[in-house]
Amino acid sequence: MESEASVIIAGNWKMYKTNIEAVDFIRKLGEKIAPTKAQVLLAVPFTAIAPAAKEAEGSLIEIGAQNMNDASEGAFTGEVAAKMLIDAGAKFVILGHSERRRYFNEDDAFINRKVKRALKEGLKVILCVGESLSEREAEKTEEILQNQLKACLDGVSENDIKHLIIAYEPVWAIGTGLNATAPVVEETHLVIRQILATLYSEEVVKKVSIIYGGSVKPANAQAYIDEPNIDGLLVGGASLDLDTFDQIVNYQHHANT
Ligand SMILES: O=C[C@H](O)COP(=O)(O)O
Repeated sequence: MESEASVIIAGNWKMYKTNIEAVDFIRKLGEKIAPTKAQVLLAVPFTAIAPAAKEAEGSLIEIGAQNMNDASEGAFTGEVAAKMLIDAGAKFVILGHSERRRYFNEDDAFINRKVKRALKEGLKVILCVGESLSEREAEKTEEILQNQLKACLDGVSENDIKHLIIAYEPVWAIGTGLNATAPVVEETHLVIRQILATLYSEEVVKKVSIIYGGSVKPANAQAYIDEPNIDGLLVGGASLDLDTFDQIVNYQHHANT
């Protein structure tokens, strides 16, 4: 792993789990992963952030959000601001997820404004990028990643990029069971690092964590982590079940103890 940070295992619960379910999961997961050196992040629904963050206090789990608005505050019915997430106990936010791009028409310019707002207010950011199946088949992956990264990181300084994790999530691998193989992901992460190197100094780029998301399961998790440029995982469906997620986190337990 090029990055100096420990391996990141992030769960994205999407629109699942009530507060009682969230708190129960975090209490049990905290007990299971006590000796791990992995960074364990959980992006929970807005409604569960406060109770989840309270339950996670003193554990190795960091709680975050799955989205936010780019404005500091204002008349935006139904939206949530970065400072509200921080107030509730969130330490990070996922931005640019393909489900936000696809179902809520979020474009790179909007995502860029959110990235800058989140970093300004003090939230770490997991910025998602990735190509569709037709784009990969047309050999446009590099072009798509370049466009997304350049646009989403426009105006993000060398200092701020340190508080950002890139999540490579090929759209065709999300929730489909069709995970991208570890060698394909490794190769793509190298491409992402090369693109970042056109925007930031080599020293900083080496330290940016690039994680993979898309149909990660206990059976395939280790292969990704073993690659030098895959610094962690963003896990959707498999983060919802305690035993399944623990198996993914627990690989790091064995690797680091
Ligand atoms: O944020 C997580 C990704 O969308 C991956 O979801 P998945 O593991 O269910 O494919």
